[in-house]
Amino acid sequence: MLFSEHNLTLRPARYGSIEVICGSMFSGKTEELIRRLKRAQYARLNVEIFKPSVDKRYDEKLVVSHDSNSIPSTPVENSSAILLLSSATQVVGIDEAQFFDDGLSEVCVKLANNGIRVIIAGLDMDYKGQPFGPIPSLMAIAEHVTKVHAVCMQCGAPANYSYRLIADTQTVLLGEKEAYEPRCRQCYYQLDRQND
Ligand SMILES: Nc1ncnc2c1ncn2[C@@H]1O[C@H](COP(=O)(O)OP(=O)(O)O)[C@@H](O)[C@H]1O
Ligand SMILES: Cc1cn([C@H]2C[C@H](O)[C@@H](COP(=O)(O)O)O2)c(=O)[nH]c1=O
Ligand SMILES: [Zn+2]
Repeated sequence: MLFSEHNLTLRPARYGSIEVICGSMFSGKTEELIRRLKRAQYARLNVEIFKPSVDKRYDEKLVVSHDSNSIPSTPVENSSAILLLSSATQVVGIDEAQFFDDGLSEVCVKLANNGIRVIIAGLDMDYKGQPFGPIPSLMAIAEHVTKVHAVCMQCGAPANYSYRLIADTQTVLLGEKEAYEPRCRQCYYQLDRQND
């Protein structure tokens, strides 16, 4: 079945589910997460939003998109804290999930099995084009996976890679446009364009 929030509202409330929103940097993951969470708040559902405390780029306690949309959140050190803080919740949102430990999948399964709608946003690939943290496992166990795309900064095509502009080989390197640009496959791998 295609993803539709309409189908979610048709479910009996005792069933939870896992949704993953993934893609490159600047692809609109956070905007889509905020959109789904605000709609849940309009429906008067009890919503809790978490992000890893390591991500302090825009604001310590807000989830903020590159377009300055925001929603209050709770920064947490690890995935087990999400379980502890979600007991009275109907919808759980998690941003920057690539930075969480591998226990995040088990936490999300427990939440969903307890009837909670879990919505996760995160990078599916790191700057090397490799699967990033717990996101690939979460994609495997999720009911719904939405892959969003940025615009390639080199050619304007849909972009699914995050190209690192600075010479630093650590996997985790917080940053914005000074450090990364979204690119399509051709531009990321600098493939030959002569057959275009
Ligand atoms: N190259 C780009 N492609 C698409 N959006 C971009 C680009 N550069 C900046 N943006 C901005 O980023 C916003 C998406 O931000 P956000 O939801 O925070 O993305 P993500 O969480 O995937 O990094 C877009 O609405 C747009 O305003
Ligand atoms: C590709 C890549 C990214 N990061 C960092 C850079 C940003 O701080 C976040 C991603 O933020 P966004 O909301 O998806 O734009 O992750 C990193 O640490 N390592 C990487 O390889
Ligand atoms: Zn391109």
